[in-house]
Amino acid sequence: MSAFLDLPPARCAQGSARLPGSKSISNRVLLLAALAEGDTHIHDLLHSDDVARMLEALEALGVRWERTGAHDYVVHGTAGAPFPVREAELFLGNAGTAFRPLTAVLALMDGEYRLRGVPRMHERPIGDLVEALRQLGARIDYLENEGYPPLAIHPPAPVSVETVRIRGNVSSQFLSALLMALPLLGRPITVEVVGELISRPYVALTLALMARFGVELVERDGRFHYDGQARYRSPGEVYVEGDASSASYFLAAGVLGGGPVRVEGVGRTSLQGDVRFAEALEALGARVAMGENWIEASAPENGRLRAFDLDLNHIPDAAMTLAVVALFCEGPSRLRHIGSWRVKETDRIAAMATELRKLGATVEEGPDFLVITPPERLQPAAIATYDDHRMAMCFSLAAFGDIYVRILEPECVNKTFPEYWQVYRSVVRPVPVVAIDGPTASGKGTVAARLAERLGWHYLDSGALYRLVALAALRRGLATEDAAMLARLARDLDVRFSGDRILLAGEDVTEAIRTEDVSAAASRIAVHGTVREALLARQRAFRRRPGLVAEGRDMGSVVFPDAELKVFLTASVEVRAERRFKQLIDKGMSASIERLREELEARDRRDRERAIAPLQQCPDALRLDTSHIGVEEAVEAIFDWVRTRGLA
Ligand SMILES: O=C(O)C1=C[C@@H](OP(=O)(O)O)[C@@H](O)[C@H](O)C1
Ligand SMILES: C=C(OP(=O)(O)O)C(=O)O
Repeated sequence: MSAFLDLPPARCAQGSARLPGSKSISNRVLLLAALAEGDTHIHDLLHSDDVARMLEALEALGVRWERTGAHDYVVHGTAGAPFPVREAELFLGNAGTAFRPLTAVLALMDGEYRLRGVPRMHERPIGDLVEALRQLGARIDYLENEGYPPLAIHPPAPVSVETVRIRGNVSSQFLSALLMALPLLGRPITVEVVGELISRPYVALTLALMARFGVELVERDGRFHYDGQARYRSPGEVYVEGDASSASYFLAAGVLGGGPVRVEGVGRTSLQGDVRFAEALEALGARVAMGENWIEASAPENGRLRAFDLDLNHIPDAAMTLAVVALFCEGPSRLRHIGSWRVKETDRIAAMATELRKLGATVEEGPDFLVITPPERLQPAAIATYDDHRMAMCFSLAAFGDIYVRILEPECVNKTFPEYWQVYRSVVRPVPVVAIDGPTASGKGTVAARLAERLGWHYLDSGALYRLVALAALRRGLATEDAAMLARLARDLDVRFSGDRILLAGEDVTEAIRTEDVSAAASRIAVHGTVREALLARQRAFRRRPGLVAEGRDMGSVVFPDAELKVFLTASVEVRAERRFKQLIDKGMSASIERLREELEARDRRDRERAIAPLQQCPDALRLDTSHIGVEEAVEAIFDWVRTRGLA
């Protein structure tokens, strides 16, 4: 389990992503197949934590199933008879789509069951479902807190009501669960929703899948009628659609990163409500196209995303993606009618507000709404994910704001999308970096600056940052051994790069940082890990669209280990001494070539032998020896490498 994942700033997004199976469909189909008569062959089933919990539970209940291919399963239905195992303890993680429907189904069977989940599951309400099931004679006890899991389920007592009432304003999953369990009663019954029903498309999904398994309910005015006759029968074969909520991250990436990005596995004919996320993107000005089984999204024609004010009750999961997209809209955006966020994997309204603020947004948080005002520029942040897969996936999109985004506990995506980070990397291209490392006086400064100019990219002279710290330290009389003080100085340094001038607290120090004194101090300061760490974020901040040429000693090894092109620029010590000699003479200074050579050798040794980030040629770096070639030739050679890699 890695503690965090650093996502580099994103340059663009393009390509296509094959979606994993829908969580909501996978778990419904597994349960319906278990209850049905006959075998059901399920294809494209999602592999994720939530589905694993359902599969384990069915197995524990004595339902037989086998895996027949990578995502293919066969479930042997129990034909409406009670599940073979009459006493079981089930652990259902944080899977709402397993916990709620299994509660309903087991409450109408004839056994003793205990249902538990992760601690957060025990904070997610289930009282409205239990209330409804009790009207049908279910005997359910709360094992800890009234209204919440864990639950103990006992055999039901016979009752003969004709109508059962259920509330649907906390979660639609309660109604879905109850509806799926109705055929177990074997008699006509009407379900009446009391008050508001939220997340409606999920109920439509439930009805559609029940119909595939032979049970059609009649819906009229918020009442659902079961005729008492229909029984679940296997349709033989079921293909699970791609997950429409998972699609939202890639569609948004297409919009924020130019696109087009196509998702495959959902489209016009999808049963899932979250395909309507595409409409929301269109409302923002994005270009969207949809086929039977695919959706494609690109940036707006004029590149500008309109701010929005939308009721998102019908797409509660994909709506989270819009909250992060709001960071890129022109003006404040309002997400309304999202109160259910408070009782999901975490309190998503609070979590979203907290993490968006870390990026610099101004966020107003209400009981069931968010108003998000983007900042002028996003600021890099470490995003907490609260064991919520969607927090991790949504916030990966912040990388389109020209910043590094650190996602804490990135494996939480396993709940519904274990391969998310691989798929993300296949669609989202980072801002490219050419990392040029090499010893002193190898010519890397001039070569890198010219290359950056030629490419129209940003340029980082990382050595200048160390020199700036050195100059500031010398001026304050700080010892070059005082690592802690120097690190603080490095962190708080007021530096501005303006064209080819470098300003320290407003003063132009472009020449002042080039003296031999400052050079020597910079080299001594650079051995401190604390100083290097303090300068890391400052260096990474140079990575902005369209690209960066960075030069120094640890660009390829430490600062930009993922650089698309790494170059080790070097020259013989004789040639470097000569170059330095000429530079000094040109400036009207006196110098000894012998001394310069000795100094260079000493400096090389120090840089090579220091414990932290020593000067080295990365195994994946291309070596360019400039002993016998000029600057222009060196630039040309690297430019060619950039081109052959398709970076420019
Ligand atoms: O029925 C379903 O499959 C789901 C319903 C929604 O929950 P609510 O009805 O609680 O909003 C949704 O958020 C969840 O991810 C899946
Ligand atoms: C709310 C979600 O999950 P659950 O099915 O556990 O309710 C979700 O996946 O966003």
